Amino acid sequence: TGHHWGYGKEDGPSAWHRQYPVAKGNRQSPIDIIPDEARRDSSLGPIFLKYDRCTSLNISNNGHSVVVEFNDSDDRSVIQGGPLDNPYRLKQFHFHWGEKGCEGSEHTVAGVGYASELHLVHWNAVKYKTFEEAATAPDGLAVLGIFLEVGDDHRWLHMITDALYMVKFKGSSTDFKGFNPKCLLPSNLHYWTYLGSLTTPPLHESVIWIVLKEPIVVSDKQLGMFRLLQFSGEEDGRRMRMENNFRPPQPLKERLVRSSN
Ligand SMILES: CCOC(=O)CCc1ccc(S(N)(=O)=O)cc1
Ligand SMILES: [Zn+2]
Repeated sequence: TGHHWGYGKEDGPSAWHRQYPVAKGNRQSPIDIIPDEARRDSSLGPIFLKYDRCTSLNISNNGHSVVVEFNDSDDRSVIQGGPLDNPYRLKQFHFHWGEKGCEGSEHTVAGVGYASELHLVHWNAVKYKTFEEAATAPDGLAVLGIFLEVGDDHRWLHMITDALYMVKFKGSSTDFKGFNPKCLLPSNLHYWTYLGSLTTPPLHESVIWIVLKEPIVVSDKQLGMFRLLQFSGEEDGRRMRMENNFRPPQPLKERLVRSSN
């Protein structure tokens, strides 16, 4: 129905405010993280990712990114600790990337972007009954952001890139069982955290962001596989390579970024 949002010149991030006025809100994401201006907060404990019993379900192309969904019907896979008052259930993860190695992440660090950014999306099932309800609440979601930088092959990312040919077109989905995203984590979980939003429409200001300081390393060949995906559906006349599906940094406004030790 109607004209949908995208990442092109006409329907991209600079146009989203027309249909989603919150795009100009006071807690929008992503942001440029300036490490020297982040406040070290000794009350910020470590985060815990309890993913050992996670159940991945499928991998799909939603026309904006490639998404792996999980069974979130109970607390089998949660993130907790750090800035979070409750455990948040893992619902899905997805990526944002560019067309060249230099940019593609959503958050930047002192003005420098990475080639890609992985988002692990969790919701507060203690306070809210559904993801949809949590997605509109100020403390409803917790998204763990992990930067990807280009270097050697990532030894486990092939599990995802090998499946991408099955979800080339918008609206395609396929089974994706037995994948544990723990294999995509860097060696240490030091992080920055701040209150923000979804980085795509509906841009709800419902996300507690936890951005890891240490990137993971993937090869340009592996990243190139993501660019074989299409924004467009199989029947759509025009081929639209899926790349540059990232929103640029938004004004920090009155926010504080805190840093774990
Ligand atoms: C209520 C429906 O809302 C949704 O489906 C939002 C899905 C959605 C989840 C996470 C993100 S991100 N890039 O900020 O991690 C964006 C959009
Ligand atoms: Zn995202």
